[in-house]
Amino acid sequence: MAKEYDVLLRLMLLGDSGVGKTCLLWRFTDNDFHPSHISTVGIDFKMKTLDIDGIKVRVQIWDTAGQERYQTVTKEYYRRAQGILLVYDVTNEHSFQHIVKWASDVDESAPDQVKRILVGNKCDVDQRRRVSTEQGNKLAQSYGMDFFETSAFTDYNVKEAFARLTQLVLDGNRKDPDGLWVNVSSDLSTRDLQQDEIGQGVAEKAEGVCLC
Ligand SMILES: Nc1nc2c(ncn2[C@@H]2O[C@H](COP(=O)(O)OP(=O)(O)OP(=O)(O)O)[C@@H](O)[C@H]2O)c(=O)[nH]1
Repeated sequence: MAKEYDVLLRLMLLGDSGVGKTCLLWRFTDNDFHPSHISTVGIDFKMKTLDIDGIKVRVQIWDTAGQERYQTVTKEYYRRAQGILLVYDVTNEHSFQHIVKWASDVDESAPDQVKRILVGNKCDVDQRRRVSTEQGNKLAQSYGMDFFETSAFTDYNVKEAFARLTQLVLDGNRKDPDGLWVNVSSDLSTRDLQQDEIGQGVAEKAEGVCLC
């Protein structure tokens, strides 16, 4: 059977409830946008294959619930992540301040080699913006992270953010062959992979309140 991809990487979306993690994921994988807020329960994932420098990279992207009550469950998955998008909402100052807490959780529970980027989502909503681009840049710099402002609604910078994080993970593992690089045999299908992950407990979605 033809090899479908060369490597498999695991990325994870973290951030407060409602910042747009699921929307970013849907925009990236399905080029779709959902205006209603359907709160993630626990953890969910989607897959996408990227071509980076001629390498077919299958990215498995874990979408975590932002709600506090699921954090014991979602923290269990941090240690398996190779790249993390820390997401806040530019119209919600609290979600920005809370990045410090998410970053500290990552330090505590994710592997030391994990790559992180900072994402300020909903930059299409100009009139309700509460966090400036400069504030985002400054915070990212203080953590030594790359920074992207995105809009899942208008599809601004979404692919760029995911591609950059994937590139960082690839680069990190080129320098460190004993790192988290996951080679995938040609006969491991996505379905096998999904079944494997579902067996470990993938959550459902629950109807929530529309925040738009
Ligand atoms: N204007 C605008 N709205 C957005 C954007 N991204 C998400 N939203 C809206 O924000 C709300 C929450 O989005 P979700 O993707 O469900 O948020 P989440 O971070 O996954 O939330 P939890 O699953 O509860 O952690 C929804 O009503 C989305 O339509 C964006 O880029 N621009």
